[in-house]
Amino acid sequence: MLTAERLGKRYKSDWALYPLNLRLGPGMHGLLGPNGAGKSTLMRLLAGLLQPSSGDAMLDGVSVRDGRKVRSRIGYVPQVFRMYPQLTAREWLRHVARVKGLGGRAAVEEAVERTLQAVNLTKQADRPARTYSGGMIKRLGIGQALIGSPDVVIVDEPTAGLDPEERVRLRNVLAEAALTRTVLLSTHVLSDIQSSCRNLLVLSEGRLLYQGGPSGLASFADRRVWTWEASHFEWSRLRLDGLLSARETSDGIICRALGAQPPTPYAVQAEPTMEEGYISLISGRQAVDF
Ligand SMILES: Nc1ncnc2c1ncn2[C@@H]1O[C@H](COP(=O)(O)OP(=O)(O)OP(=O)(O)O)[C@@H](O)[C@H]1O
Repeated sequence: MLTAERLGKRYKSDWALYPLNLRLGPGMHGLLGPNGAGKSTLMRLLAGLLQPSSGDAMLDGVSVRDGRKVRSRIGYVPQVFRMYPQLTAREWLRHVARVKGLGGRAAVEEAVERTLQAVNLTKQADRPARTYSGGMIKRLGIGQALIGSPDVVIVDEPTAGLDPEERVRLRNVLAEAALTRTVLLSTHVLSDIQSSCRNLLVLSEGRLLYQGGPSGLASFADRRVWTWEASHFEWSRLRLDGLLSARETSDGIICRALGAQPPTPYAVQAEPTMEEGYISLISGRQAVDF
């Protein structure tokens, strides 16, 4: 169990992360929040890479900064993963396995092979990394975190900048990893976590605003999502603050908006999505009037 007790980080007098408590068991956990919310700060604190200003993070009761043994049980993938471009994936993973003290040659080779398979890089394993796509580099980053079978894997924005196919591939790699361990991943793309995470954390301006399931997050927009069909004429005159989406049909524009009151007399309430709950929570739009 990965836990945080009053875990916080301050730079001079500003809290990048206000003290918070967490309990993260096995499975996939999603971390959401706008730019500068404190996601990377929390992840680096949980990985033992940053000195907290308050409290501590613990893995099974041992501080994550308590030496190499506990650190080897936590894999961390930064937002931007860098490696030597002239090395192949196999060479790089071998190097990481040795640095992690995985034992003799046979143990290293076995771990490298297993990891290449897990991240779907077996076919490209002997090509220099400079020939890899962005998605392949990301998968290699996850591979280096998985090597040595850590109990916890922390991944900062794994799918940023990837095409849809690669995004799905990466999601599957992480879902597989989460079957047997704790995986925490941060993202700005809600669809990345919608189907795979039972537990979501939402940070904003250094504060933990929400922890719970996707349906609980969606409920922040309960009775605040409205849908209606506007004519092209109405649409051209529409000035809405809380517009969520607009889809053109042959008859007009199907609109969806967030607000306390119906934006037009004939708008009807709609079931909120997780994304709409998130927007409602972050923007404090619960009280918006049209
Ligand atoms: N070394 C530092 N010195 C001073 N302030 C910092 C430092 N590192 C981070 N911060 C501040 O802490 C806050 C949280 O930053 P953090 O990188 O954790 O946010 P984030 O949610 O990961 O953002 P993004 O989504 O843009 O990656 C920001 O206001 C940032 O400016």
